[in-house]
Amino acid sequence: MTQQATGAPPASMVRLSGIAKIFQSKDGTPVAALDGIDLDIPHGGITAIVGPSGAGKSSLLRAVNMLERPDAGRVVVDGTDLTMLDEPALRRVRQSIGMIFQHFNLLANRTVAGNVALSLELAGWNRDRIGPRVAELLALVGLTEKAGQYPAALSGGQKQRVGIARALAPSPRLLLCDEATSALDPETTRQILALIRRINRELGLTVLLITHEMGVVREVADQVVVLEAGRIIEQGPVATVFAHPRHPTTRRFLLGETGTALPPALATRLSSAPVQDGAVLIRLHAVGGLAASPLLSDLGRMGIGVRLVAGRVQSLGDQPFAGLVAALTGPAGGINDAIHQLRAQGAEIEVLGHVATDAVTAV
Ligand SMILES: Nc1ncnc2c1ncn2[C@@H]1O[C@H](COP(=O)(O)OP(=O)(O)OP(=O)(O)O)[C@@H](O)[C@H]1O
Repeated sequence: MTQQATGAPPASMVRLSGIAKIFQSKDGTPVAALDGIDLDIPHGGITAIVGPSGAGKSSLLRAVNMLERPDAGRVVVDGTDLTMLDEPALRRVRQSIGMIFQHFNLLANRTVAGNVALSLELAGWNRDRIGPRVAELLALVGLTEKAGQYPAALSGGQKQRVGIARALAPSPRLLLCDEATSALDPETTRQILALIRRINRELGLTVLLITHEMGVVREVADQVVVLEAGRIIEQGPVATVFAHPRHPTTRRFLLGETGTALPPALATRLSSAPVQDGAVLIRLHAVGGLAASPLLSDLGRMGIGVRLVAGRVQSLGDQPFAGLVAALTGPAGGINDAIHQLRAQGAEIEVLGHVATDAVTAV
């Protein structure tokens, strides 16, 4: 891709400014799929765009390679303003932006090697160079043995490996992943995410992926962008957004992944007013050293009773990440002091409300 006239390397791999996209719905009312998106995707990292259905994730991804031309705004990829290019120039630039898809989009009548070769043939590569390049890519994704097979004979994970090899064939610097693991089972998902991460690290490829699963974000991404109704509602390093989600939609999205959804039996008995001899329910998130520290025994030393209600400890990148819901009992002042102390140590604490202790015991 061409650099800007200054010769200085562009600050971001992707810079979106003021992107808007409006569709007409079936009844003729306009739908703002993207509503003023400003976003910088740094070089060399993995950025995940997450959000509920209809948030605008696909529209955003398709704006980056201009498969869907925005109605307003600028799309700058690796220093080139794509909104200024005509279709032939755009087609050339798209060869340096790889893309993989939820349903793989392989050609059924071409072999694995033939599918990977296709983008090179279209790019006008000499036949002598295509064979070795395809072999190199199939080795990279672990499919050398399958070169002569047709897609129908492959598992979902193998098909996505072919998709990845095909996307990487022209040596792109940016890889777009459109719900690339949504059609795969959990174990295959983990393998494909590990492959994407390896490619990102080994080839220095910038990855931009969309997903509706926080688990995918946790496993693979460095940065996360949360979209809702065509707008960015939250963004930052994955560890920060997981440990300190600011927007209610982000919090809601994280509940399932962090294992901190409140059991229904407790949710129905939650009160905003203190309950006589009751417990205070808190949701706690802690990352890194704090998650590995004896947080709960600290509470015990302060004379606070702790009963765990829900939670999970898992890895976030190379750090431990703990999410839990706990019922605290003891004098009100002592509970407040304990919460204050945990927050001072860096824990994110949400006070959910008060419940009778028998409700906690019944969970
Ligand atoms: N071609 C289209 N015509 C009309 N409306 C569209 C079109 N494409 C998208 N939309 C609308 O734009 C909004 C954003 O859609 P988009 O597919 O970008 O969201 P998404 O976050 O990717 O959703 P999902 O997770 O369900 O795929 C939705 O309200 C959708 O109905």
